[in-house]
Amino acid sequence: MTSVNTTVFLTPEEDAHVRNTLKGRLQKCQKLAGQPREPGDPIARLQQVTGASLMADMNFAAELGLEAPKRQRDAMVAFAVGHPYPPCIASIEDLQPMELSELRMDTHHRGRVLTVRRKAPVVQLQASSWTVVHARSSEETERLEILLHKLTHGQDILESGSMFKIKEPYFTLNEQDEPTLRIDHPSDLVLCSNGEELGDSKDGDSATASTDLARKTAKEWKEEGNAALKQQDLPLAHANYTQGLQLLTKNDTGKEELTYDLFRNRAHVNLILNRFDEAKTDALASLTGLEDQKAKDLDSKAYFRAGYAAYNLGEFQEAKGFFEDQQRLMPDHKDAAAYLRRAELRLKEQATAVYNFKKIKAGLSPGRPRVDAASFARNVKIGESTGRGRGLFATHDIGSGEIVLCEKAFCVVWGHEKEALTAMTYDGRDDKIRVIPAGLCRAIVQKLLDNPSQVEKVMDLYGDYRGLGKQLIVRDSSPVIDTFQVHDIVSRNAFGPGPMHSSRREAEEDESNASAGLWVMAAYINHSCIPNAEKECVGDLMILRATRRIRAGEEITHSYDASSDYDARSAALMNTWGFTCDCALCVAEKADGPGLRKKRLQLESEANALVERNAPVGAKMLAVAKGRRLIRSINETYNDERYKGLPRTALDRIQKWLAEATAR
Ligand SMILES: C[S@@+](CC[C@H](N)C(=O)[O-])C[C@H]1O[C@@H](n2cnc3c(N)ncnc32)[C@H](O)[C@@H]1O
Repeated sequence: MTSVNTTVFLTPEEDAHVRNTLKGRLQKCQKLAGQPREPGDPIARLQQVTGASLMADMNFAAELGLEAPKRQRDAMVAFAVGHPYPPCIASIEDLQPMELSELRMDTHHRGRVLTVRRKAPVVQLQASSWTVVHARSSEETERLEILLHKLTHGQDILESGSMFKIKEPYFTLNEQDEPTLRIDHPSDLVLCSNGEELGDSKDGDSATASTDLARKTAKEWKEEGNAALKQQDLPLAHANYTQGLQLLTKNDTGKEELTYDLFRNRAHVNLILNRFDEAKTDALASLTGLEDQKAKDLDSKAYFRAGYAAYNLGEFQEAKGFFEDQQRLMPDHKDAAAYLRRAELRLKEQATAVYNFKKIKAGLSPGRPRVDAASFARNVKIGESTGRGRGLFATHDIGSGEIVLCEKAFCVVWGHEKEALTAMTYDGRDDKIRVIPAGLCRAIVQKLLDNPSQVEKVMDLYGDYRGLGKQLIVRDSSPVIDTFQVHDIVSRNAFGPGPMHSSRREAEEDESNASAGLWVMAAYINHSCIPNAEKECVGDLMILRATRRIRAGEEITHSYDASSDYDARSAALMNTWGFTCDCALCVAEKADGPGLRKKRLQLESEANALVERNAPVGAKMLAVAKGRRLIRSINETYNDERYKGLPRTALDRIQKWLAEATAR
């Protein structure tokens, strides 16, 4: 496993280009801030979006297929970060309506809401989608762009409707210097569910257009939901069932058969959409508790759906309970019986750290990189680590080689997956250009939007920008997720899962399509250059083992960067993780001074070259003699007093080689 590499090597020309473009935009925005909007040419704007949409469609057709398209660095998406702003936390009804004509440049229109109608196709790009909208009371148009996070219920939100409310609109310049209504936080854009706002709902292109509640009965909504489900139109099925339920709630018809059906069917759609929180509550709300056979069959289905949702949320005890309830009602349901056994196995893993790693590894493939396993975290707890924020501590003695923590990832995006996206960022806070796993940020935001019960644990992780803090806020039926906060959390907590297996696709992984993941518990582990634990990954399961005996109460550490080059390591720790390591090894290496460090590094690279050129078994006498000489010379660069009790890392490889070369 590796630290996510955020360092990008650019030529001075490339560096200047990225810097000028991204930093230049920020400077232009600052100059324009507060100035009135210039309306622009609506016809030219429409022509631009239509042309761009055709181009994007053509590119999309070329990219169809399993693998994420390989991106050249010069085609890598680049954007500026470091000017975070929070999402709107007011409800629509508490915001004052505004018009396009009132927009001011580079301004967050706090306390306001803008209602717009989509007037053009949606252009879908790698890291954004955009369209042209017009206002309620005039034919004036403006560009609307969603950055990075654009999905709702598995569909691009701009595609899924025609009328939107933009909460506290942010009007600014995009990376091409075009004035744009920019959406960074998904909850700032609300899809209107009926035609009221703009006076009509004729175009019928949306999942929710013409959803005039009163015109249909709840039964009709259910039937339309079933039809949409049959057509695999999940967002529409979800919307239809929701409309039916809203109608029943509005009319206060009480719990009747139809209500149960709508909840049970919506639970099914939610499971397919990976929306496990709502799937679970829907399934439980659909339980009739009646004793006739038909009701029992339906309740058995509901328990299975609740169990499946709980299982996927990692709530294995709860899942077990639901599968047991299901089995009581319908004992010959084979899938539920199998899931009951799986839940029991997961509980055993959670309690004992006994995993069948052989079976887990055998089940991995590029199409199935995620493992079915539970996390084992009984050996550790979160605590305060002086000077390092929070850390992870041993709850009792752990023997060398024992599992300290075994954690299933909250989210991993592998380089070969379609969701993978590596982007280049210019951070205004420290004037640095980095690469970040933008696909991972996007996947995490989506998972949180779909499963708000997970928000708190992710948003509590360390990040420079604290945004809204960790608490879950729900407004206008959507969890409010601060995407800048997620970006900063990913920057300081993500790791690369390392190769899942040796396949061609992984060999092709490079800085532009690196795999990355987030492990919530492991994210509390601080770095040490002389760590007491070592991590490896099997699929998305991170296994952390003790490299020596760890006493109860001792802090667990692993190495974020294991380079033996002090200067490179220190630079990487500062660049990616934002700290200066003060472990005993760093203190000693710093005291050596640059001259001695350089000499040792040269000797180490000579030793490494020897190891690479000569296999240890059957190594020639001459090579062995040279190896011994190098070990002596490297040892001379270590001051015995200064390095008392510390590892001499420059000797690691050559000493191992010599031991093998001279073994009888
Ligand atoms: C993955 S998080 C570790 C948990 C974090 N300490 C917390 O409070 O949540 C990484 C961050 O912890 C801090 N950190 C980790 N190791 C450190 C060390 N050896 N010295 C100082 N800060 C460290 C840095 O701020 C780093 O960006």
